[in-house]
Amino acid sequence: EVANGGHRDLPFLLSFKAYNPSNVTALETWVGPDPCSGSWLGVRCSRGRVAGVFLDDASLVGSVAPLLGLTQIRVLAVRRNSLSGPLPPLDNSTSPRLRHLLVSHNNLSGGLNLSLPSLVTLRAEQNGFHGGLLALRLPMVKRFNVSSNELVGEIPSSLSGFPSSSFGSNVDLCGKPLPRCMHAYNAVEDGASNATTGVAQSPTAATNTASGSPSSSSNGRFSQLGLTALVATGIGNAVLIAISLAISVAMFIYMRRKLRPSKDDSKSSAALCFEEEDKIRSGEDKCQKSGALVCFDGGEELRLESLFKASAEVLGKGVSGSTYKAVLEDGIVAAVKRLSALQFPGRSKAFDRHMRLVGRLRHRHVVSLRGYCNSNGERLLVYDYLPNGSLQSLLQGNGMCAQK
Ligand SMILES: Nc1ncnc2c1ncn2[C@@H]1O[C@H](COP(=O)(O)OP(=O)(O)OP(=O)(O)O)[C@@H](O)[C@H]1O
Repeated sequence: EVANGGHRDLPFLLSFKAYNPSNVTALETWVGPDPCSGSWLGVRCSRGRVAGVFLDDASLVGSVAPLLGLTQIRVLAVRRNSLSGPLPPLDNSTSPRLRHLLVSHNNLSGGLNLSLPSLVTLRAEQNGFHGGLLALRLPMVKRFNVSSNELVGEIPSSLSGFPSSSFGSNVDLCGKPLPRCMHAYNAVEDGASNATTGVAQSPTAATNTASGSPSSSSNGRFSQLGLTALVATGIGNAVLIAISLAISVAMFIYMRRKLRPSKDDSKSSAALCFEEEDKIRSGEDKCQKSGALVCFDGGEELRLESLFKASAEVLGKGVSGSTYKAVLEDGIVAAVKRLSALQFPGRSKAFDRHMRLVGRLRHRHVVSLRGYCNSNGERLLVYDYLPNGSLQSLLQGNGMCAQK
C-alpha cells in the first residue's frame, strides 16, 4: 500500500493529526511514511490498510472528519476527547466497511446523516448533535446510543426497539421508547375521529340533506333512513375495532420475537469483538480458535487476537486464578483474569449466564467486566485495568500497616 505516492491512508491520518497540538502523546508516534508499520499508536491495519483507529481518552481536538475519509476503516473509537465539528454524511460509498463508530463524549455537532448497512455499533452520546434521526439508516445496528445531544423529532420505528436510555436527555425526541410525539398523536386522533365521523355521520348527514328533516321522527321512532345510518355506523365501528385489534396483535407478536434473546444475539455480541473478520489461525489459544470473545458495553474494541499478542505482567494470584495486566497493541490496558480450570469445571452454560449478568453491571464502585471468553475449558475475564496498585501496597505505602 506504500506506493509511489505514499501510503493511501497517510493523508487522512496526517490531516487529522494537524488539528492537534504537538504534545498529544498518542499522535507523537504518528511519524514516518507507513501508518501500518506498527509504531503508530492506536492505528490498526489489516492487509496493509488502516482498519481501526483506537484513540479513546487521548485529549484529541479538532475535526474527526479526516478519519472518516479512511475508506477501509472498520472501527473508529475516539470516545472521551474534545473533538468538534460535524460528522460528515456517511454511506456505503464513503465507508463500506465501517462497523463500529464510537464517538461519544466529545463536542461534535451537526446532523446525524448515516446510511450504513453494516454498522453494528453507534455510540454518539454526550455530544451536540442536532436535527432529527430520520436520516439514520442502520439496519444492522445492535448497539446504539444518541442520548445527551440536541436531537429533536420522532424516533424512527427501526430504532424504537432500543431502550429509552439510548435516547434520553435530548432537546425534543419523541416516540417509542420515549413518550408519544404530540403532533403524531393529534394526527392519529384527528384521523381516527375523522374516519369515525366519515363512516358514522355521513349517511346521517346525507339523509338530513336529502330529506331536509331530522333523522329521528318527532314521535321518538327512528325513520328507516336513520336506522340505515345506525347500522352503517355500527359496521364502520366494528371494522375499525377489528383493524386496530389485528394491528395490536401483529405488533405484540413482532415485539415478542424482537425482544426474545436468540442464538444470533450471542453471535452478534461475539462479532462485536471483530473476531468474525479476523482470520483465526490454528495453533493459537483455544479461545481464539473458537473466536468466542463476548464483549460488553465499553469492550467493543477488544479482540482476542490482540489480547493474546499483548505484553502481560502478573498482578496477583487468587484462589480462582491469576490476574494479568495486559497492554494491547492498540494501547488499551486491561486486567485479564484467567480462571483455573479446576475451580470452575463444566457447567459452561451456567457460567455464560452468570457472566452475561456480571457484564451488565455498571457502578462506579464495581470494576467493569468488558468481555470474557469461555471456550474449550479456557476462561478469561477482561476487566478495566485500575492503575493505582493493590490495597495492600497502598496501605503499606501510607505506612498504615506500621501505624496499626
Ligand atoms: N481490574 C484490576 N486492575 C488492576 N489490578 C487488578 C485488577 N484486578 C485485580 N488486580 C490485582 O490483581 C491482584 C489479584 O487479583 P485477583 O482478582 O486474582 O485476586 P483475588 O480477589 O484474591 O482472587 P480470587 O477471587 O480468585 O481469590 C489483586 O490483588 C489486584 O492487585
